[in-house]
Amino acid sequence: MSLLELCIVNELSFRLQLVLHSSAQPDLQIVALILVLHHRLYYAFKGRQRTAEEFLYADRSMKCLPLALSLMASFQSAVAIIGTPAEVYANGTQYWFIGCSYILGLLIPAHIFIPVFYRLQLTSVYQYLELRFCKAVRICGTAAFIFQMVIYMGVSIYTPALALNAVTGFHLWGAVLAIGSVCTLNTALGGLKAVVWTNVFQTVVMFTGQLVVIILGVHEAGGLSEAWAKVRDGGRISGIDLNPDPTVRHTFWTLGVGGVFLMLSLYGVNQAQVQRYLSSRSEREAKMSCYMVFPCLQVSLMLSCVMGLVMYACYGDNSPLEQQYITSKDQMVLYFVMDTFQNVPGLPGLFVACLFSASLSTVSSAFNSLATVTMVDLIKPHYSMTEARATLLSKMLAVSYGIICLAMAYVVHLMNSSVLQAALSIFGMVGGPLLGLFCLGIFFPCANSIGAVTGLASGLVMSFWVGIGGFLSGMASSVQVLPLNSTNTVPDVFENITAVPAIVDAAGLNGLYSLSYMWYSALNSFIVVLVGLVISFLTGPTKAVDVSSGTVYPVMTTARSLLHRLVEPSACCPDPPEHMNETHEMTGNVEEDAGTEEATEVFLQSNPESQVEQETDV
Ligand SMILES: O=C(O)CCCC[C@@H]1SC[C@@H]2NC(=O)N[C@@H]21
Ligand code: NA
Repeated sequence: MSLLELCIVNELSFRLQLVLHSSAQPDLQIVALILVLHHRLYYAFKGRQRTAEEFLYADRSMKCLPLALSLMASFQSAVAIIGTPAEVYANGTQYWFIGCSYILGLLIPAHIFIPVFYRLQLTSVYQYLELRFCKAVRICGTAAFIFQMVIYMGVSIYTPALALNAVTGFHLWGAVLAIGSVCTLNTALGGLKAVVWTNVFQTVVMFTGQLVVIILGVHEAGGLSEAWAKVRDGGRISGIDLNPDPTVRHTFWTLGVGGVFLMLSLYGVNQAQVQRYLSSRSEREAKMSCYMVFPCLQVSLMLSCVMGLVMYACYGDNSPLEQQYITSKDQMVLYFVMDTFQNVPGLPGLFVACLFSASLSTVSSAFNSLATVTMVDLIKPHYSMTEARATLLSKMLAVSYGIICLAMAYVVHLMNSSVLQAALSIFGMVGGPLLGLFCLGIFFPCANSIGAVTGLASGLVMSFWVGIGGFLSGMASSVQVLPLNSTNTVPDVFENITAVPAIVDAAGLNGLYSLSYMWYSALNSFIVVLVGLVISFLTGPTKAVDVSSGTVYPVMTTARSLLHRLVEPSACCPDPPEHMNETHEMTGNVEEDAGTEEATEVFLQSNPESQVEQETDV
């Protein structure tokens, strides 16, 4: 962080501190400060956006470290910073096992999705669907992505605003408007490069804010050993739970295995992340950025879980929720910071800046990816226009998405469920079917367009059936009667859902509805692949030669060459072709002796440009 940024943050947190404790309405002053912070920064990196290519892909010149921080920031919003500590405070450290899913959740994107997407030189990840299937599949995929990201942004805009409103009297919709407008302007004017570099700064603020609160919190709890004793005796250190029951909300299986599918839907096929991979200088840089996300994610997971433990060490079981100072556990973290550190100058302000930074980086990434896919997948293929008009149009799109997201924030307000579970459920309900669609295309060459569309449709139907059914029956069983004096009463729309359990039991659906939300991604992507394959075989599977080159990953060939290397390590064969010798793979009459050399030969013939890369790789 440069000196300029440091003084901005100090300025911001000092003023926030003043404002937060002055009797005057803090609303607009904080908003102004956040705006100032982001606009100073964003101008620092903006430069003139000459072309849509530069606006959307930073001229494909990004290095792996800033990209890694930006990749992590995309899906680390205030939801993780507020929701994860609340989860750990209430249920212990079982959620921490989601960190195990980051291993495969990043290795598979680095070695399967990135090579396929990077070598196709895609403009948007949904262009892959048109190359592999047809335009209709591309449009369905784009629509599903837009739907998913708009709802997710509603959650990540609403979360910090809700917490601020509950604890500092900050006007709820004033904060929502502030976050929405800062992101809209940031993205509409700056493009990917500005978003990536502000993401880097926001991530530093995010980590700093959490670390400071943790260190002071441990001190407040009476030191490290005292704090450890309290959380251990309070049963918040949960061991590994190997219970195979898929309806148990958090076990090693739902988090460590179910989480892999969640990660693949985000870091493998989500446009926001793929756009960053595609903006890398080379495929190698893109892979490196994917690898470097791993430690960043582990650090942020550790910080938010430890913060939950520190909160428990300070409050024990009589939490502000029991004492009815707050109305939902998602307000606990900010209450903890304001209540425990109100005398520490600048800390509440810094933590508020940390929350806002976390959300701004997520929402600006999401805006940028939404503007990209709308331009590239929905508008450009149908209307030709000049660069200037295209860049102007993508800026207008970012503004219109901002307005839609504010409306979504209101919908989230009505849902009144845990923000972390809401965000992860959305990823599972829509991200899962999209993951299934891409897996159908990449791993199953016989899949055809009809299979892809019906597969996606059935995956979405299944996910909304289970997701909403689970939400409603869950609400029926656990609709808590909020304290009478609470501000947000349960909207009357939920009053009459007590009938749901009776219907659910009659239909014997209880098992399905009580499936852990962490399995949504795995279940839905599996349904898409299964239905996609069945329909493809019923309507005539795609022939090998008809699959356009570079859109299939040769699982068998790669597996065989890896096995070959394991069996005979002496044969120092070059890297197995990461993909694309689909003619071998596809016709099924692969000569058994097609060792790695020949497969590499075939690969290079069909991909001369990668020859350079192979040499540099070696
Ligand atoms: O913070 C958010 O906005 C969403 C909650 C976390 C999203 C998932 S959880 C697994 C993976 N790790 C992250 O840091 N984000 C994603
Ligand atoms: Na973020």
